Amino acid sequence: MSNSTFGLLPAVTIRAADGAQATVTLYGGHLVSWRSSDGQERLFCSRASSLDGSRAIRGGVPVIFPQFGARGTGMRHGFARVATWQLESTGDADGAAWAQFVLTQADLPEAIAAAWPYAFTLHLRVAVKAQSLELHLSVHNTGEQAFPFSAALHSYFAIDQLSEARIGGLQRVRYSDETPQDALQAEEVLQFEDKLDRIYYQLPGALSLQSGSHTLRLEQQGFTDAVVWNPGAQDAAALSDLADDEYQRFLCIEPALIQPDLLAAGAEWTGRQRLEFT
Ligand SMILES: O=P(O)(O)OC[C@H]1O[C@@H](O)[C@H](O)[C@@H](O)[C@@H]1O
Repeated sequence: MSNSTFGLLPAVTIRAADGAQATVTLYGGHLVSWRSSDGQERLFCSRASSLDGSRAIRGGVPVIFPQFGARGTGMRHGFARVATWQLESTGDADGAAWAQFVLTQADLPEAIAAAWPYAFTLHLRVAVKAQSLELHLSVHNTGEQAFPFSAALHSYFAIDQLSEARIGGLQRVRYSDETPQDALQAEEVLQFEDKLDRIYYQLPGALSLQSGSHTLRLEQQGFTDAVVWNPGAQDAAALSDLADDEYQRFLCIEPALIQPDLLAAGAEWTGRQRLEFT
């Protein structure tokens, strides 16, 4: 483990013995770089992103909690991505390097804590080895009152070209988008070249993302749903923290728990994702 910086943000880099490495900024508990052991950067981060703690990082893996998007009265996509986490522990296990980060109610700025007055502890564990990455997010209700929450890992994967990327594992899965009716995906493979913003519910199994000669397998547990998002040309142009052409170079596939779960006092929820390139 070494301390580093990413832009102006303090960060922690972990390295496995085989060369796989990951960098996480304390701001957001945000995984900003994942290099598999072959040295390839697997995550996208916008060259126009703020990297000074003034707003969420556009890229990597933002942690979404306790609200997804605008589905609630709180901050868009929640406060976890703009709060400052702490490094709790690091280590090695079976050739993997890991680091665990923690965020509690006490770490939040007063106004945010007042607007969401629940006692909680979030843990994010990041582990890398060879061609794989494991992310564990846990939510612990440390207070005496139940609270509802949604959560997601808003991963931005680096791809060669949007129109050529292929997502598998979504056939016959129900999704919602901006149209009024939910639908079932007919195609075996999802392929698109401009804006797409869908929430797929109750995934039956693993997903795959094929880009160029690489195939990524995505497995998730605890997170029941997955969001597939790319802003497309028009929305990308309206995002000040994304360069106009960059939408072609990433795809967000986000393990998510969209319908708020009610977490009882003392209870804990864990969501896991395992990613592996083949
Ligand atoms: O610009 P933000 O807040 O990071 O959100 C980016 C996107 O995040 C996705 O998860 C949502 O489905 C999109 O609707 C949204 O536009």
